[in-house]
Amino acid sequence: MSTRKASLTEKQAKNGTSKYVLERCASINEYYDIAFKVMLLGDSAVGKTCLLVRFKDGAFLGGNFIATVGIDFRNKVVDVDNLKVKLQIWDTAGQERFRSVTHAYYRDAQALLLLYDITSKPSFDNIRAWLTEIHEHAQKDVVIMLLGNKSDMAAERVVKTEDGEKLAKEYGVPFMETSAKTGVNVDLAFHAIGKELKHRATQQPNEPKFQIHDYIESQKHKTGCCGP
Ligand SMILES: Nc1nc2c(ncn2[C@@H]2O[C@H](COP(=O)(O)OP(=O)(O)OP(=O)(O)O)[C@@H](O)[C@H]2O)c(=O)[nH]1
Repeated sequence: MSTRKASLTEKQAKNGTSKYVLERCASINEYYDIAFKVMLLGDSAVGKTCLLVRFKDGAFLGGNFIATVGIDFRNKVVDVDNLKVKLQIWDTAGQERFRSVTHAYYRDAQALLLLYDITSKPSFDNIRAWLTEIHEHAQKDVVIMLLGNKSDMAAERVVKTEDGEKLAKEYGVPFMETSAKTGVNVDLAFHAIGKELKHRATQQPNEPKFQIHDYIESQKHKTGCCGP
């Protein structure tokens, strides 16, 4: 068992969602048409593991925080325009001391979800450093999305939505606020990434380019997403 797998299982066991290993084995044989590697990045405790568990299992890892050790992945197949798109999602350790381990995984990732915590100014301020690191280690055409997580914690908010939007605009990346606790925007974030990657991989020359920003905006309005 890898160090990271043990860590994720440990997190889930502690929070009563320990069916992880069985589910993971079952999902290995799940049918798909096309697969992509997606990585979750951001400071320690911003909610990367919780976001992944919410998307994969629809559950929230509340309780004591257990930091991720190293790296591990989980698969989820999503339907995109009648195609089965497998997202292989890598959950990385946010702590500085694991940075050299995670760098090695950047290069073949097709998409990166970069998280900060809306209740932590340092985690937001570090986003520029993360983006510099990404530009050093990731593929030039990698899809990047900025996520302000823990949007349910309105009373503790220290990073305004507009500041997240402004930063994302400056770097030309899509942005949304998510909550791994309530599930707000979690599916939308991964589906938008799946759609963008699928379109990039299968697009015909005469087809209009998929506009991820427009897609996110239209879906947000449809689901009335943006409350906590
Ligand atoms: N209220 C609230 N708490 C959250 C949310 N997401 C994560 N948390 C909590 O924040 C803490 C850190 O979550 P993790 O998912 O373990 O953080 P991480 O980014 O994976 O941290 P590292 O493994 O150290 O990189 C835990 O106590 C979670 O319960 C959220 O959306 N809302």
